Amino acid sequence: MGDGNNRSNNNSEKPEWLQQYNLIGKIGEGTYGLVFLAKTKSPENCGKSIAIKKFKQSKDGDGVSPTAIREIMLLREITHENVVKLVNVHINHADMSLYLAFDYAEHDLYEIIRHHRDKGNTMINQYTVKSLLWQLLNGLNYLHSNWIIHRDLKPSNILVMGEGEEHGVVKIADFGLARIYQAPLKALSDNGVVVTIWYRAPELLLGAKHYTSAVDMWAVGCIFAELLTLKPLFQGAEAKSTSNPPFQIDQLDKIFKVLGHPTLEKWPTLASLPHWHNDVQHIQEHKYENTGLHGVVPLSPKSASFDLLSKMLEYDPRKRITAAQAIEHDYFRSEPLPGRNALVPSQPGEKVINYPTRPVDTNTDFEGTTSLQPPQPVSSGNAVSGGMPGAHGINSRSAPRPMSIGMQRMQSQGMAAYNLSSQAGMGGGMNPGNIPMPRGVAQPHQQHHLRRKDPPGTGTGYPPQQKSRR
Ligand SMILES: Nc1ncnc2c1ncn2[C@@H]1O[C@H](COP(=O)(O)OP(=O)(O)OP(=O)(O)O)[C@@H](O)[C@H]1O
Repeated sequence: MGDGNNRSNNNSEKPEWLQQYNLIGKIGEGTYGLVFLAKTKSPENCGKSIAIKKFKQSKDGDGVSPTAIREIMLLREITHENVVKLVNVHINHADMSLYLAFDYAEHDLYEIIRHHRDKGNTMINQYTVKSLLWQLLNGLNYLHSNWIIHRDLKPSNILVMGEGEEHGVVKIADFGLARIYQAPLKALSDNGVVVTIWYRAPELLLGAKHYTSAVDMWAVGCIFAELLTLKPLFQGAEAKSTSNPPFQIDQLDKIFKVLGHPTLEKWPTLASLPHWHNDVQHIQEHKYENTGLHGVVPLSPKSASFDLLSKMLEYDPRKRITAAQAIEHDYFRSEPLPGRNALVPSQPGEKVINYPTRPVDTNTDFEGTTSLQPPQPVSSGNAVSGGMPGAHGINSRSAPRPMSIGMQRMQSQGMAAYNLSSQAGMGGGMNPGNIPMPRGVAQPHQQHHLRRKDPPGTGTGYPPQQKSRR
């Protein structure tokens, strides 16, 4: 990363790095900051969509947070077809805020699953499930081979590319919590929450101080089941106790109800886990009538898919299937074979599913403040929230405020642009090439739907769309 004092070089107050983009609006918010949609202006790439993630200041205000720096260091070195690409890094030295620009992906698994739920629980076709899963495992295999554990895998950070050359390609995103791990294994330390609770591996729930890439495989198992049933597999309520990490009894309860209680025989190191003793008390009070995984997923216990899922949901992390083993599993060698474009119809003549595009809040600027800036038209079919006449918009979420803060303030400060794209190249991904990938190119589709938010209190059992779900 370079110096951050590149000031604007023309009449405009816009910092130099921002001049290469048209900021369209806010598309999301996570634990670490806001995510914006922008379009490139450069003639060779004109109109290309970019997702710009702005990181919040660290709590003590001492500049770019360690979490963000960790993410950059990781992402600079990551190049793989199934991992989201970091295209630029910008630092505003005046307030040390950090902007990461990624290739934009129109969809994510959270929204794809929700779309099917909203359409009367129409199942995701087998080809799509298999292709999404294979590509997710392929990206994960690359990360694990490079000593990176994601640790926060969940449907919302598994992105899927929209129309274009990469249509239907999976991209793993959000490495906010990831860090390079080296043998011997590192302690979890002070991060607190590691994996969103529904996808959290039992060893973490039982207070393991050490973790391995197997935590990601547990999450993949949960996501695989969710793709099949359209419902989170283990939907526990988060405990907020004072112990660190808190004893997530409800989440464990949900797991034990399906998989039965783990035994020392099957998982010998179980007794050394900090919360095991709390758990022993709990078991004395609860009897688990093991319904079995076959009771909750629509798979034959003799099928390859069931075998793979069971191996991902193995209690003992040492026995859990690895990403490298999983991509070689028989499930991926039987029809329908997985493909590169996961969103094409599985059968000739089958309807193309028009998944909704991300809604864009054009009233929110980089400061996260609502402005009076006129909304800009969005050409790629995104649903726009804001006051654009004639747009298929939704009402803005907050009342407009004058522009005295927001973009103006940010633009007057020194900003730096660091194009990392050349540094990021590590010689391409590690697509093993052992899979029959090409499949028909999907027909382009126009999407003008609005993304619905789950109305409060609808009792769908699904978490709300924004931060609390993720
Ligand atoms: N490259 C991208 N292209 C398009 N959308 C993205 C991109 N990266 C993230 N998003 C979307 O932006 C939203 C916020 O993402 P972000 O990674 O900040 O947080 P999160 O994963 O939702 O939550 P948390 O940070 O708490 O784990 C999500 O809907 C995510 O799908």
